[in-house]
Amino acid sequence: MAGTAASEKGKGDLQVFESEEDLSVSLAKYTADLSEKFIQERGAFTVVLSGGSLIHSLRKLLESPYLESVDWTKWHVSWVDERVVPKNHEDSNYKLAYDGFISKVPIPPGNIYAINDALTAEGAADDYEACLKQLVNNKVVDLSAASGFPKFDLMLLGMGPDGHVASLFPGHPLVNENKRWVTFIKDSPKPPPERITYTFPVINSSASIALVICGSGKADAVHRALGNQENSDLLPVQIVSPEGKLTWFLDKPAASKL
Ligand SMILES: O=C(O)[C@H](O)[C@@H](O)[C@H](O)[C@H](O)COP(=O)(O)O
Repeated sequence: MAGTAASEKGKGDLQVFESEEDLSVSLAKYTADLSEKFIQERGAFTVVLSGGSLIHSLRKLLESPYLESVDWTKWHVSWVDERVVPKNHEDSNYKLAYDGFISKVPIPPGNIYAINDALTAEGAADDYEACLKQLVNNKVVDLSAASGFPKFDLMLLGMGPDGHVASLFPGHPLVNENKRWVTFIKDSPKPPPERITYTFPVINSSASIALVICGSGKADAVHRALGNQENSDLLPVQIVSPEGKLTWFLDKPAASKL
């Protein structure tokens, strides 16, 4: 089970699990509880997914009691980042989430916001931002009074071994983007190279963020983010600092250098 501790220096709540299996059990309860809270408060639940291993870690939500108890019809799902490939391509984050999660729950198809895969990276980012503006205008997605950027109810973020989140990579100028809601990258160090991504002002306006990180390959970046040494070059994961609540879900190997 989890060793739970509030981490120092306002870095959020840190939860370390014996295994990825235990982590996925807790992540399901956390997500279902937030779903209930936000649907009660605002009649909708706006969820942002990343790609990668996160989707597998959401599997317990597909089981009892959550499969029946979650009001899936109120979910609105978008992606924090997406690869600019056709939706049926093996590299598509939409395909990964659709095959492993979305196709197994009754979220209305109109509430799933995939990118327009007929466009260039630049065009797809503009189009996704326009879609997000419409969701804000329709009051499906809140607008943060503090930042003026969209405020999602929950972002479920993974982290790469280099400390990247979304498609915001260490040392890349996109990390500093502070005007756009959605932007694009054509030289991603992690393949495929062309992607779109929410920007940090959007990520950091969220009401809640779960950083879901498993495996020893992530231990160095976790140590750099949560350890005590000062470092002037912040990894993207260290820039994650939501208006609301940040919760780290780590398995033991990912937390092994703390
Ligand atoms: O498109 C992507 O690559 C993902 O959206 C990305 O942001 C992911 O969350 C991290 O790279 C971690 O991926 P893993 O959990 O598979 O390491």
